[in-house]
Amino acid sequence: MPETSLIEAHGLGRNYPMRQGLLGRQKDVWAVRDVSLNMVRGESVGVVGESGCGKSTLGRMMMGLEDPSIGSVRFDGRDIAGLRGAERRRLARRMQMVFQDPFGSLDPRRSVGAQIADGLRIHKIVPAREIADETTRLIEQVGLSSAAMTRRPHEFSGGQRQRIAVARALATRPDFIVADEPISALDVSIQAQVVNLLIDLRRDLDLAILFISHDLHIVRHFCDRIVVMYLGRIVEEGPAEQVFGTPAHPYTRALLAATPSLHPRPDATGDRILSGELPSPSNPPSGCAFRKRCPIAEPACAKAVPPLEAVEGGWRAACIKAGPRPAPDETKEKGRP
Ligand SMILES: Nc1ncnc2c1ncn2[C@@H]1O[C@H](COP(=O)(O)OP(=O)(O)OP(=O)(O)O)[C@@H](O)[C@H]1O
Repeated sequence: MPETSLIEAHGLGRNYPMRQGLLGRQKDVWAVRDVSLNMVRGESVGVVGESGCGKSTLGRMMMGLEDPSIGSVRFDGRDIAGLRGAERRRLARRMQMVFQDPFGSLDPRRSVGAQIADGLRIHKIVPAREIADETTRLIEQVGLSSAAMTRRPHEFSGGQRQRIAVARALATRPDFIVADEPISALDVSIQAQVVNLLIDLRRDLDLAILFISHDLHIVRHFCDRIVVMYLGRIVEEGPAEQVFGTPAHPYTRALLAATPSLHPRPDATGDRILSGELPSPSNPPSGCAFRKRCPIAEPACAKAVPPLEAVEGGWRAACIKAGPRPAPDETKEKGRP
């Protein structure tokens, strides 16, 4: 029997009013459009795509930090939009966010221990007499020593601060974490350490993690499932092996072609690195929003937005020409007399 979803986003859209030029008309611009996405406990889903494609907006809506303009998010079967008061607080305990800049999310004037203890106290996770011990346990769980408790955030390196932010998120014993570019502000040498910490925590605590990142290597290393976004919409979604191994959408192939060490054989498959600018979300092309940069576009692509359709099992792509591309060697084999 399929596992029940922990979190289900259905038909999510978010628009913002934007003025066209200095004196222009105000127009609604869709940052996210028609996104449906389910996650089960313990699952890690990576969201990738160029800057401005709606990754963070999607993450904030999944967390309930931003209301969708359309669509809904259900957590454990309940629509999060309708929750208020104590119910809302109970939900907030179970969902936590880790941001790109741990310095920005930590209070520079308060000790690390006090900031981690906040969540324990507010949500009454442990009795008051156990807060100090539980704070120590959390600090140690993220690989820091208990001596960190009394120090303030500026006394730590970037990687250590991100560990502190993770400890603070874990304090409320969440089931779901949105990690929005959690390592992109860190030195390359310590990025892997923080990702490995998240991998261990996910396994040990059965956490569902929505991992938003520009870094395809890290996403491949970390995530079970990948969501590729382009101009607010999901263009491909599926298990990491399939999306990275035989990408079905030309945009995914172009993203991978820009990361040669992840792309099987870019020259042989004829995939090109992305050319042209990302269109403005205020004026997207008709039909498929990717068509003006797409090497295989045809006139039909201008007619309608392609639906996200199954390529195989739980793997979906939004392209009228989608399909897993055979490995180049296989093509040669088949072409032989
Ligand atoms: N509060 C807001 N008001 C107006 N426009 C917004 C707001 N938040 C996001 N947008 C717009 O929505 C679109 C998506 O933004 P979002 O930050 O979700 O993208 P992103 O993929 O996370 O980008 P990045 O990788 O640069 O963080 C962008 O065009 C952005 O300008």
